Amino acid sequence: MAQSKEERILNFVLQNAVKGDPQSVVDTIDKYCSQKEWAMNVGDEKGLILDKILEETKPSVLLELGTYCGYSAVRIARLLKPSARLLTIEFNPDFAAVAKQMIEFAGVQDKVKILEGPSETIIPQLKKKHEVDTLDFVFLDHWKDRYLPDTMLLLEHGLLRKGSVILADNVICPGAPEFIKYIRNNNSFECTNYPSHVEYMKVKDAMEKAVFLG
Ligand SMILES: O=C(NCCO)c1cc(-c2ccc(F)cc2)cc(O)c1O
Ligand SMILES: [Mg+2]
Repeated sequence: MAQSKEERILNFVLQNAVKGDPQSVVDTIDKYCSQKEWAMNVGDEKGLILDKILEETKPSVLLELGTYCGYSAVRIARLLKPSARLLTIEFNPDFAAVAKQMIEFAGVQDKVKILEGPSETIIPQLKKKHEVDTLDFVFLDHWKDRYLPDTMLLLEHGLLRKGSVILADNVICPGAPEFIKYIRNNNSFECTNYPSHVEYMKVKDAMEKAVFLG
């Protein structure tokens, strides 16, 4: 079977990055995807914004929607305190298989758990099946038309608390207009926009931070 792009990215990491060194895994993916094949990792420019918001928030319980190859899971996990935990949901089984190997190679598997399946099924299970009380940090990077319904699900299932941070990728390109319209007009959220560019491109993009006010 011909290799997928995601398998090619993983193999480049396995052959060129330093095992157990998450920064080298992040840098090696960025090198491959900027020089050889574009891929939808959050990338280094938006990644630095993600880093800064994580360092300000210091979260203990995190949820990511859209694991893909595991780039942002590794990027996030490398900054977490030892007791912090990241749950990351991926619908596509082939992506989840690549991400599992990427996360293990980076050595962050003790902090990261991949939950394979549809977010609308897994989010309602987080409290009882995955021992979550509330989430300190949520990174939205999955199907853009799921950002709003999944944010509503998080609220409906009492998964956000005063101060919970939601960070959404791609609010310009590909865009998440319904999510942006809702979150900026909801007085229970304090929103901040972070202009940037699509990963590895000159095309304008942005991230949106929404802090839940309770
Ligand atoms: O679809 C995306 N993610 C969900 C995957 O299940 C996604 C797409 C793009 C993108 C694509 C095509 C283009 F032309 C520009 C941007 C970028 C991203 O960062 C993304 O996260
Ligand atoms: Mg994205």
